[in-house]
Amino acid sequence: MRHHDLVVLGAGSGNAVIDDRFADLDVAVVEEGPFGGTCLNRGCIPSKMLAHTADVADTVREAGRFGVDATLDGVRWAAVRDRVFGRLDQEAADGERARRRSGSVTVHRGRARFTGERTLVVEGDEGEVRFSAEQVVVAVGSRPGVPPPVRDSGLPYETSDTVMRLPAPPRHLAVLGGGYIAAELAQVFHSAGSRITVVEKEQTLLSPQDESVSEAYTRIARSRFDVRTGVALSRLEGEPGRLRLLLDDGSTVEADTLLVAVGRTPNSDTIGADRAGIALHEDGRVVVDAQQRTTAPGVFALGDVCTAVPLKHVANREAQVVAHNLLHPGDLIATSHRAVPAAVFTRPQIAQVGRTERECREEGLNYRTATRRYADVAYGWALEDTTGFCKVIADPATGRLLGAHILGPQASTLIQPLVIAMSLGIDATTLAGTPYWIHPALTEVVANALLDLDL
Ligand SMILES: Cc1cc2nc3c(=O)[nH]c(=O)nc-3n(C[C@H](O)[C@H](O)[C@H](O)COP(=O)(O)OP(=O)(O)OC[C@H]3O[C@@H](n4cnc5c(N)ncnc54)[C@H](O)[C@@H]3O)c2cc1C
Ligand SMILES: NC(=O)c1ccc[n+]([C@@H]2O[C@H](COP(=O)([O-])OP(=O)(O)OC[C@H]3O[C@@H](n4cnc5c(N)ncnc54)[C@H](O)[C@@H]3O)[C@@H](O)[C@H]2O)c1
Repeated sequence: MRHHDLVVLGAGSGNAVIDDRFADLDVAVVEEGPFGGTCLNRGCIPSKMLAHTADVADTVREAGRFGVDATLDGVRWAAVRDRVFGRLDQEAADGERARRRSGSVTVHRGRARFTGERTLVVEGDEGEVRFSAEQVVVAVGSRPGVPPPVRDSGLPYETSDTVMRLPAPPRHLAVLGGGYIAAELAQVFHSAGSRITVVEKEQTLLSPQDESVSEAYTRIARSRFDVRTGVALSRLEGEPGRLRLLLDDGSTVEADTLLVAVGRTPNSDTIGADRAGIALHEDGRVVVDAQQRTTAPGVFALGDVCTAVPLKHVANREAQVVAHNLLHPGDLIATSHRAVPAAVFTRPQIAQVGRTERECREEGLNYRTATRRYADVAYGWALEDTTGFCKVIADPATGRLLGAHILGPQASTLIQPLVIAMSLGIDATTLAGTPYWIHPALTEVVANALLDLDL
């Protein structure tokens, strides 16, 4: 049985662990799907390429508000899809080819499973390959969760893995779940011409967001989609192409396509974790310490399979920490999950960092908030914006930011100065008053919200 110095399971963020510093080691990577994992093939990147395309179409539709006469002749979905995935499929193939050509890394294709402590079997194209390793990195990610009424129905459904590659937009798309994926992909298909119904069990969409954002977004969504909140799916009936969702308030939704977007499940249940001595949390995440070590000696984990914050920039950061710790066993570093920002690339964008006001209340913190509307600053006038705002929350004793929440165009970019301030411990008054803020850029909405804190 071959013994490697290092084996990485999963060529999503796991692939980023292996760089030139490992060139003298005997390294193997195991991947059952395309290189690049969820982000490149069925997650962040295609959804953002589609979200931008939707923005282009919606900008034309709304041009009349600016006195610009334009009509949208149509969205050529098949062409859009082929542009997006033509590029991404090529990237994935190039990524695998580069790994194989590097000469220093063995690529095993197939599904890996532990057979014991740091011993593994891969079942794939080459049959069964068994090997052991000095060190292992578990980076096998997560998959879409599918609730029993859908799974047990035997009827077809889509997830984020499949829906972006459909040959045509559905006539009527029902989306189960009103979180990140619903907000982004409902907008994409709405823009491409689909009717949308969103079914969410909580009272608002994007309910973990600050209440101000969650409520504002739910209002915006209701103006475009049929939004059913506070209801669960009891049964899925009908036939392929004519689905009927029976909800627990007695109402029904008829749709030709169902997108299931109710959260994700870590892939830890597929790798024989118990045989390896890898402990799991109740929700299936691999238990890791701050240095990304699992409970099995010599085995690290990173990304969606273990993290409490399943985002790509977090997986990337964890991969950097793991790479360092593999190479410097006497000088381990820890991952910080402080001030992790997140953005929802819907229309308009939403971005957040730190605590919500509800969390401040629940923690009994002393806090002050200030909110500025896009409509209060000159660039907001240029955008004719009516819904955007920036809300900041700060500790009046220290002046430090506790959280920030933005809903509006460019929110994913506007949040960054606030992330920097929170990460580096810059207080709100210093941030508002020391650097110049370009006039009349949209960043003025951030600067003005900070000044309004009046600390
Ligand atoms: C639709 C969508 C949009 C998203 N958008 C964003 C965004 O805009 N910003 C953001 O930060 N995050 C976003 N995310 C989340 C982000 O994609 C994930 O947090 C990130 O990709 C996780 O990386 P990972 O390496 O942990 O897992 P993955 O990228 O899933 O990699 C795991 C790899 O392991 C392989 N694998 C699994 N089991 C085995 C096995 N037993 N043997 C061998 N190989 C195996 C899989 O095939 C996969 O390639 C999005 C997710 C989705 C679904
Ligand atoms: N822009 C981004 O960063 C981005 C985009 C997409 C996905 N993601 C990642 O992917 C993950 C998965 O996205 P998601 O949208 O599937 O999950 P999510 O956790 O964002 O939202 C799931 C929603 O489904 C609801 N729900 C759960 N069970 C339900 C049921 N049976 N019936 C009706 N509603 C139900 C939940 O209350 C929640 O609002 C996200 O948590 C995030 O980590 C990130």
